[in-house]
Amino acid sequence: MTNNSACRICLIRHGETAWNTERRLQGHIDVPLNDTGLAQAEAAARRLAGQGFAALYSSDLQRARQTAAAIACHHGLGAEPEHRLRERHYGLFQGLTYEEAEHRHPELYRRFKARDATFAFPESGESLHDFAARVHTALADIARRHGGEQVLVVTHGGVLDIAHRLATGTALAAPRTFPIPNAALNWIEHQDGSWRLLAWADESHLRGSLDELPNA
Ligand SMILES: O=C(O)[C@@H](CO)OP(=O)(O)O
Repeated sequence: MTNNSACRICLIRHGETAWNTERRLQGHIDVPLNDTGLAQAEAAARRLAGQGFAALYSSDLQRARQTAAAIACHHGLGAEPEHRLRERHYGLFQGLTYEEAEHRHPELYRRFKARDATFAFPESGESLHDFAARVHTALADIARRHGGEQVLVVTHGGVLDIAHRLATGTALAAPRTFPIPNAALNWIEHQDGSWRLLAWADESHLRGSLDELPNA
């Protein structure tokens, strides 16, 4: 049965990691939060206290799970792991800094930065097209399951980039014009088959966050 009531989703990028500070691409590499990231997760949890959430979904990568665990314990919720909320698989770019990636693989880097939707990173990487499709499906499934409710999703910068474009009708290839700070709050809503943006990059509970892809 279809539920036409609105589903409101609060999306949160995980807290900071050491690799975020080094501008080193993680993708599916399982890097934990650093001390700043753990404090950001706690700050987000305190900020959200008093909000009623029906469920909490998290990417199954450690940096998201640690962030979700901090929030979950303030809300009496279990965090449900959802592998479709993982970061994009960056193939052979994983483990490199942006500068190393550009220097070692200039043509691949150019296609990456140009947001070429069909370009998949060598070594099992995903194309932007396939990555967006999995994120769209994951969000649509959550919205279908939670009509009339609000839910929390803890995920990654790349997933937030796709969610913002989905909610604003912005093309995948368009340059990014919005920030994606660690542990900021971002709200989107689904109703009657459409998405809309309610609020973005609220980091009033944080200080000095790093943006995703600082030079994008
Ligand atoms: O994978 C990464 O290193 C970055 C890049 O977008 O994403 P996040 O830190 O949000 O996982």
